[in-house]
Amino acid sequence: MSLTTSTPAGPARAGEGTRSAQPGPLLQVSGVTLEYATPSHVVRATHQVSFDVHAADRYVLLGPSGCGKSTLLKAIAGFIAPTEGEMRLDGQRIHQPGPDRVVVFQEFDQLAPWKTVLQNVTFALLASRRMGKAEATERALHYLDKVGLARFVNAYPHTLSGGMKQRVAIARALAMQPRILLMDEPFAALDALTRRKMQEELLQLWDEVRFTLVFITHSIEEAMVVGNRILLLSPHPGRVRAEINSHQFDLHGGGGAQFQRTARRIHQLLFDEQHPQPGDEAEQNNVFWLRPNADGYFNISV
Ligand SMILES: Nc1ncnc2c1ncn2[C@@H]1O[C@H](COP(=O)(O)OP(=O)(O)OP(=O)(O)O)[C@@H](O)[C@H]1O
Repeated sequence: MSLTTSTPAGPARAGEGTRSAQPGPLLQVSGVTLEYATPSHVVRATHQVSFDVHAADRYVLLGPSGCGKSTLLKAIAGFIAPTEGEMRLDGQRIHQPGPDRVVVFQEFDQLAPWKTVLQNVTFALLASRRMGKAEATERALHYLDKVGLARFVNAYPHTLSGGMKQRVAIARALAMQPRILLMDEPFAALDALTRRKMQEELLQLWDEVRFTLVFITHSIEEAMVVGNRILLLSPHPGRVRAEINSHQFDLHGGGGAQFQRTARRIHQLLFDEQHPQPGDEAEQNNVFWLRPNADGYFNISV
């Protein structure tokens, strides 16, 4: 599928948030429990988590360390099967990895060090056997240009900065034109200035390409800036606490009163014992709680 297809999420960030005119979700996560079996016991990473991701969403999973964010991403990627519940992409049950879901990780060593920047990107395209070398090269150059690395196509990874390596990983992922781009704390290992620049670039890229993004972060501020919706997960094992609309925030709103209020509210929700009740305030802050569903937890909002 082309990433340049127009999407139902609306043309501008400021205009997002209306769900009524949209078709069904691209990704449906329904009551998903994820566990690891160790030799001595079973570790439950998430408990009955549900959420929907629509085409062109920038959907953020936010929660404390150990709440199962990475495990959820691995399950969406098809590496882990739920012990309860199911995940569907375009209505099809996810049961294995596929080129329709590509992951960008935090680590800088996700590139093959013996390949040039260009070869790193074309390799994934050629391995998927979807195109020949000429087309793969053309597409790789297109996305490397989009992430500002046109001058570095013949460089080797060890000659690049951390931010540049992440740009290569993002270009490689986008070149695959996945249905969903999965990012697991992609900027966490970068210094603060580079991280901010990468957030800005990611949003610019999204403006151009309108890919669908599922993005993991520990940072409340990063979640608010990158995401149009944020799923808040409780501490281990991760359960859904709330879902928040954050499309109204951008990189320039960090110092604003509304941004700060919402950040504080998210912090309370993540770390306070007292959970919100249906009908609580917060609507003034454009934070919308969901009513508990039949299972008693806060499910999908908006
Ligand atoms: N391979 C594994 N075997 C056993 N337990 C695991 C394994 N991987 C993760 N876990 C456990 O599952 C839980 C969720 O881990 P996960 O890495 O998904 O959390 P996270 O929210 O991504 O954390 P962080 O933000 O620190 O990366 C944790 O309790 C973790 O210890």
